[in-house]
Amino acid sequence: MVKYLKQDEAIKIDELLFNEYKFSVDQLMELAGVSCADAIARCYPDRQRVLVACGPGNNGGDGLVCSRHLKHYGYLPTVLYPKQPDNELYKRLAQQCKTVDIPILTNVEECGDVNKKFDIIVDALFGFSFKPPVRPLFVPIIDLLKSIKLPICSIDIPSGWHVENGKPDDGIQPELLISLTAPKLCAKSFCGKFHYLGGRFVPFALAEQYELNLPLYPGTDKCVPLQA
Ligand SMILES: NC(=O)C1=CN([C@@H]2O[C@H](COP(=O)(O)OP(=O)(O)OC[C@H]3O[C@@H](n4cnc5c(N)ncnc54)[C@H](O)[C@@H]3O)[C@@H](O)[C@H]2O)[C@H](O)CC1
Ligand SMILES: [K+]
Repeated sequence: MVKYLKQDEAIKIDELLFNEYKFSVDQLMELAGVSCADAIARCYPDRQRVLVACGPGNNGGDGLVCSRHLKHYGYLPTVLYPKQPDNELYKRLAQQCKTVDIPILTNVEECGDVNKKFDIIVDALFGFSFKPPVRPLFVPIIDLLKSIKLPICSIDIPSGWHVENGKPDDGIQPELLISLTAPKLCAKSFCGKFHYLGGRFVPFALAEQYELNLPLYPGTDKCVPLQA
């Protein structure tokens, strides 16, 4: 069975990918983000209007990349990006979204009646570096995700969940979870419809070193369904 990672293992593997295996963050984020877009397109071929909630770290960066690819696939993404860090990479990713006419909103009120205006929500708020509790700026978005009737697609971690202990009592309930590199321990309490693995970039030696037991990606697919 595929290995479920602790938070410190996920962070260590991330560091090794950059320092030992010489990837740049742009490279991995592009591959992570496109794999998320592929999983979403596969699970929701007919849900065009997508609200993508992006956080301030790399999970949010994955969300920006995913939005751009969804747009190329014919979807209509809108990005909700309340905290835009003063960082060259994130600025470029946001600009790339604007260039393909993806609206970028900064607060939840601008989204209007989300149940009516969108068909699905992508949760790219927090990934494996999340430390509870959710800070005040993001509470209204997490509350929106909790109250919404639309399917939620979470990138890597359902936002607000503890990376290892999983869903808090009143946590969000994604329908699709796309784990990146390898699932984190919290994914054991995921009970939505679809669980995919994405991020087809793990060097074989690294997968072996951490005994990740990754499933085989079929053909040239960038994502693979995981067994429940
Ligand atoms: N190795 C891989 O598989 C890759 C994964 N990617 C994605 O990167 C994230 C992890 O990114 P990181 O920048 O380390 O952290 P996060 O995005 O999880 O969040 C950090 C960000 O959030 C803030 N924050 C933390 N806790 C809270 C809180 N309680 N309330 C509010 N804000 C919080 C923190 O200050 C930071 O600003 C991984 O999950 C993947 O999605 C890469 O894209 C590619 C390689
Ligand atoms: K997330």
